[in-house]
Amino acid sequence: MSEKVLSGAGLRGQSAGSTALCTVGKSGTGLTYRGYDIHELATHATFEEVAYLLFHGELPNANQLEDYKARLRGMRGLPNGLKKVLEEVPADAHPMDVMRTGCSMLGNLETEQSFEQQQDIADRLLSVFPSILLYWYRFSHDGVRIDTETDDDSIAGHFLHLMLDKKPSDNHRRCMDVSLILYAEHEFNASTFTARVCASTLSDMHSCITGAIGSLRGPLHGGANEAAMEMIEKYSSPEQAKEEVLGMLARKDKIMGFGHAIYSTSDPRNNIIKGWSKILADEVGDTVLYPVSEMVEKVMWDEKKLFPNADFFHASAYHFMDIPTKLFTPIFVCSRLTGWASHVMEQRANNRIIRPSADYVGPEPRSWVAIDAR
Ligand SMILES: CC(=O)SCCNC(=O)CCNC(=O)[C@H](O)C(C)(C)COP(=O)(O)OP(=O)(O)OC[C@H]1O[C@@H](n2cnc3c(N)ncnc32)[C@H](O)[C@@H]1OP(=O)(O)O
Ligand SMILES: O=C([O-])CC(=O)C(=O)O
Repeated sequence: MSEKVLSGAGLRGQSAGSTALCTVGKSGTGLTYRGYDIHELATHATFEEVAYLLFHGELPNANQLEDYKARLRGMRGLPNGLKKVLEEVPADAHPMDVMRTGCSMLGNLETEQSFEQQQDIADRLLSVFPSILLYWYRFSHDGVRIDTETDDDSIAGHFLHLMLDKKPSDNHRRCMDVSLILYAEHEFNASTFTARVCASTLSDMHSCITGAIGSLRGPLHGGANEAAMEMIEKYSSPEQAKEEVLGMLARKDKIMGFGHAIYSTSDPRNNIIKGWSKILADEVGDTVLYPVSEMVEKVMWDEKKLFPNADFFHASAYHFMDIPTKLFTPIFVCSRLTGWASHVMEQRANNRIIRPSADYVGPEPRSWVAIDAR
């Protein structure tokens, strides 16, 4: 196999357009949404406030927030045509494929006819994504047809309520709210860039979001939180975790949930979700998963100077809330929809089709060879 050429690969370090939505690593490690630091948002905001901020550019006042939340609550129902499709999807399907199919099917039933509908479509997707996922999940796993039109005040509470069939504790609801805030937006990451490329052809919102879901699914992007969980749950002690991770590094395996394309010393979302993971670990009396996670963090830093990204401590935090591992990345979808849709709208507002060039590395021009002479 030829040597991998990295410099400039993956468009790293090149600007591919402008955005007013978010800065990533601008001051080395920082993350801001429309100028607000992620730590302030994770401390003071709700996910609905963040969604409003991303979509409209400013934080809502109290009345605007109440109206927005009421609007979102009113759009949690699923059309019958979509329920039928979800009931056909097998229980062993990957839930990211369910999200992709659900979004695409909704595009057939509630097609975007004009860009004037784009905000309504974005709000509808924000409201209905947890319903799509959990209607399928509960039907295929528990054999029940759930009513997705709950009166839960927040998307976080609605999600956990549908999943566990009971209202969540305040700590769980707030942890989920913070998680949705942390995952909401991240500039020109792979899935968002997918959405923008699709938008640049003047395609419809559902196509842009469906494509983005496909990009988020991979383990180098959103799928890393599930992959991290599958790794840490194998270890019964920090000592075992250390030995296994050292072995993986020696074999040049990737350790999922570590490293980042833009941040070089830390991911600002990590400390926030790590703090929540610790709170939940103490609450459930965990003596294994959190210490194992901390040991993996230490080994990765000592050996490779690699740090946990947003995904790593999400794994244990979600696990402590009894969220099945295969639902981890779909939760990311329910959140990142806000960033994706905001980028689609931003792209449309100042559009030129995205069509870069390639450096040709193939054969020189040559003559056609007839089939019997090959
Ligand atoms: C929410 C999110 O999407 S965050 C990202 C989630 N993805 C993951 O956690 C998957 C694991 N991480 C990775 O694969 C990478 O770090 C990525 C995809 C996030 C970034 O990729 P890149 O920008 O290409 O990484 P970068 O250039 O910093 O890599 C430098 C070196 O560190 C190594 N490296 C980077 N991350 C890891 C890792 N998690 N485990 C082991 N080695 C790693 C690379 O192999 C590379 O080594 P090499 O030069 O010997 O080939
Ligand atoms: O920015 C990236 O490349 C990946 C990431 O952390 C995200 O999308 O949240």
